[in-house]
Amino acid sequence: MTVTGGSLDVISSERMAAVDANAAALGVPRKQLMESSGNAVARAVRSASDPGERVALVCGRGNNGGDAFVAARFLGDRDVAVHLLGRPESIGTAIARENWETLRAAEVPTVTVTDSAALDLGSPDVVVDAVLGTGVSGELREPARTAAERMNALRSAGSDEGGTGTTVIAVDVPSGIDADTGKPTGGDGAVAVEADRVVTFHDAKPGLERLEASVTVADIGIPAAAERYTGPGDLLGLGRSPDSHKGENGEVLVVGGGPYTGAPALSARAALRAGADLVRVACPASVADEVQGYSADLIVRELPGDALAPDHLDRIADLAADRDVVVIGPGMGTGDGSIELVRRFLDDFARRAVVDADALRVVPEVDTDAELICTPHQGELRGMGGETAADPAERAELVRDFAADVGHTLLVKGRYDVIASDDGERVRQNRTGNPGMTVGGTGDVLAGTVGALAAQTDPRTAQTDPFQAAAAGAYVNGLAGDAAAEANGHGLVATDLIDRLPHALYDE
Ligand SMILES: NC(=O)C1=CN([C@@H]2O[C@H](COP(=O)(O)OP(=O)(O)OC[C@H]3O[C@@H](n4cnc5c(N)ncnc54)[C@H](O)[C@@H]3O)[C@@H](O)[C@H]2O)[C@H](O)CC1
Ligand SMILES: [K+]
Repeated sequence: MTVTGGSLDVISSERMAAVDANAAALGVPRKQLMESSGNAVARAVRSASDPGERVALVCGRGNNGGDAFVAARFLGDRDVAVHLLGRPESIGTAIARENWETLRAAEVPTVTVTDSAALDLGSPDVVVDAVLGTGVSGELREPARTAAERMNALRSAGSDEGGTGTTVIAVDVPSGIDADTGKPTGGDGAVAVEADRVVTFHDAKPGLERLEASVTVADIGIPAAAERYTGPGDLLGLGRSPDSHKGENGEVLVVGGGPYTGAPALSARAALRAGADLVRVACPASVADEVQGYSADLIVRELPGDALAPDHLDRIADLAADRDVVVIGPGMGTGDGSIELVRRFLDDFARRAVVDADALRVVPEVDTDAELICTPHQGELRGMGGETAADPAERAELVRDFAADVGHTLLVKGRYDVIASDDGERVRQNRTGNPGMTVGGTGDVLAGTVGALAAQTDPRTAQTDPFQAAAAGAYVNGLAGDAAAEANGHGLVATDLIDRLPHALYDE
């Protein structure tokens, strides 16, 4: 593969969809991106052909086809024919349909193909493959399959006699190829388009590296902020299957309390509102009744005494064994015994945990394979040995480096929260939230929210990504805070956020 143009970064299809949604929220709607995509495709066609030459654009009914409808409009000095695979009424998206209608109104030559046997591409100089992009799933169905075979035949025509055949330019990804893996979506050997060139958008895609085609990465005007900051796209991996059973959407165990009672209750209630099916709180007996009294929705497990202590280790390990995520730290205080308990738990028993408040100082000392999501504010970050800076970009870099040092996901709270992955490869900032959220308890709400999100599986990848859970948690916690501030001004309190979490998560 040779890559030209744009950045050399590579982006997965899930992340691309998220960035797309974030761009729309920043005021760059998808139709505008489609205009840039189509323009970039037209530029590639122009560089591969001369004025007056024949260009066949073979289009599916999704946005990949829509990109080619736009491209056709930019190719007025070529002899274009737009072949639509399917009926115009069945074009799947409004923006593609609008661009199709524009072509019709502008009298650009179009052909609709409802029966694959009727597909006749003629003998064009260039073919644009816009049948399917990232929306493909499984083996190519008719008429897409026949269209792919015809394009491949045109490309190889004449090659026995030394001819070069028709140049095939694929839009975004050759149809029938998985952009993430570079393999046919129908399995090894399944029909897919073989392209000479691929014009892909924004960033390269991991699978394109495996192809022989030359790849052009076109900048389509997605602002850097759509990647730098969290946005509605960060919530696309949330959502539960209609067939799910109790417990399948996450179980959370909150370990905390002793000196304080409100903190573990806030975390636990936030975890419920953020979608966890079952939330338990393990707290010292001295505060158990009070924690339970805050909410009938919680399951409270008492630990003897008035503070977390090493004696509680076996019981907590037992309770944690079946839980997806443990949120440890809220309201536990700084007692030596409590800190020792956290150290032993994280060292030996944790699998996936959100670590907050006084538990954080232990993290740099423990040696664990567990996936930890640490949620310090700036002071707690310094207490862990991390550095901070006033400038947001500089702070983001410092957090990224520190996350790689400790080997855990970090969510550093601040006016702009910074989220960094455990390998330091990914960093994101979050701008939601407001000064009213400096009130006590909002951090406990955040820890519980992140715990619930880290206990859920992304249905698209069947995986849980702690970094993504932290980014989404920061975003929705801030949104809930902004909604609370709208109602209560700077007089908002942490419980105001909790009831607003479901709207922040699911009403976007
Ligand atoms: N930010 C961006 O990256 C932009 C990308 N653009 C282009 O949009 C496509 C993705 O569009 P989408 O509508 O999501 O999907 P497709 O057009 O790829 O396909 C949907 C279409 O295909 C049908 N289908 C699915 N699987 C099969 C199959 N195996 N056989 C036959 N048909 C199938 C499905 O039913 C739908 O009708 C992206 O690649 C870019 O080209 C935007 O234009 C700009 C922003
Ligand atoms: K394509």
